[in-house]
Amino acid sequence: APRVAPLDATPVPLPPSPLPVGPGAPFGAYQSEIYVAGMGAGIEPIFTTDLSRLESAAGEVLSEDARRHLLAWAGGAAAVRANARALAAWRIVPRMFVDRGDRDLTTTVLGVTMPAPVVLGPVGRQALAHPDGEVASARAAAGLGLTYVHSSQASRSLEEVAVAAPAGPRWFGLDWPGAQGPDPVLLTRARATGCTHLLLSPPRPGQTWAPLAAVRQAWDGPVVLGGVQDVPTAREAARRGLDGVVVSNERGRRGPGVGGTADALPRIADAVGGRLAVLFGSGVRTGTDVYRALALGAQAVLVGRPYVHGLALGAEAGVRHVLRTLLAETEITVTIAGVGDHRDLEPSDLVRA
Ligand SMILES: Cc1cc2nc3c(=O)[nH]c(=O)nc-3n(C[C@H](O)[C@H](O)[C@H](O)COP(=O)(O)O)c2cc1C
Repeated sequence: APRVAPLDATPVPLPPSPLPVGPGAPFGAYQSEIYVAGMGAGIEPIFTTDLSRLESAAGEVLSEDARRHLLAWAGGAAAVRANARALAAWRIVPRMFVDRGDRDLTTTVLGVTMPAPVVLGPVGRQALAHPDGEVASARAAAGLGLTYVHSSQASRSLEEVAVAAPAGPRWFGLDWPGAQGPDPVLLTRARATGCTHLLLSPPRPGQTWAPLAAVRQAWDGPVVLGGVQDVPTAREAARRGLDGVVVSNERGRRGPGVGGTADALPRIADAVGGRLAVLFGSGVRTGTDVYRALALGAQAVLVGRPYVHGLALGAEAGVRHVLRTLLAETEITVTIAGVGDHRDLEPSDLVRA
């Protein structure tokens, strides 16, 4: 007769995982790390690994004020829904007979070598999610070698972040300057605290391209324009010497009727991808979404709310858990889709549902 373990048996420690786990391991190893910890020691992950449930879980621990600022309905629920629908409309076409030696997610964006094509986008006032705020997010990013973009609306200063995560690759998110140009002191501080690139948030209605020349003069590193949704603006950005664009619909600031950003991405990548770095920064929630954005022409994605929800649920460890879960999903998606190199993904690797 088969031997059945009694229900109250204490868990037997499993033999060491055959897969490498821990820092430096392939990202997909996070799955086996969670499995081994759970089966061997009864240790569960800090919170859910179902990234689609993150927002509701965060909603339960956030204050009313924080919920107003950080949850989907805060900015524009319609724009968030449009982003989700536009991404979900694309399904993966798996390939066959592809030799896949290693699991390399690295990429290079505007001179920055990234361990995976994922960047922590600028999100202001993160202390609403957790008192550690941006210090925790920047540390979690640095631990994984991911680039973190510091918002000019941050709750914690550039200097605090630099002290907490000295080695972390960092960009600075600057609001589109007024007619008087950018604040030189702010840019000097960004430079001095290790920021290498500027990410300009899009102009508010009525603002012009004029301040860009002063930005260029005050900043000798690459400059990227965020919030781009249309091809003419992307072309003009290239013509005016910007180094990259982030395709994003600005959390619905431009009204509830805006399209899902994934619909705009292939057109923009087609038009300027040869001249500019094209990043995608709206609505990425899962590894499948990362895959979709790469196939539609992005070199890398920016995530915003998901890591801030992780911050709310578990401070630095919470941000790390969200990022490792997202990277594991991305790696597993690339692997099981049979793709040799994520940098070769093309729109034909997807099909409209
Ligand atoms: C609460 C909040 C604050 C944000 N603050 C900034 C900011 O200061 N500067 C900026 O360029 N983008 C800001 N963003 C935009 C994010 O960087 C990101 O583009 C946007 O949230 C879409 O990504 P997501 O769907 O992953 O959240 C903010 C977003 C949120 C939700």
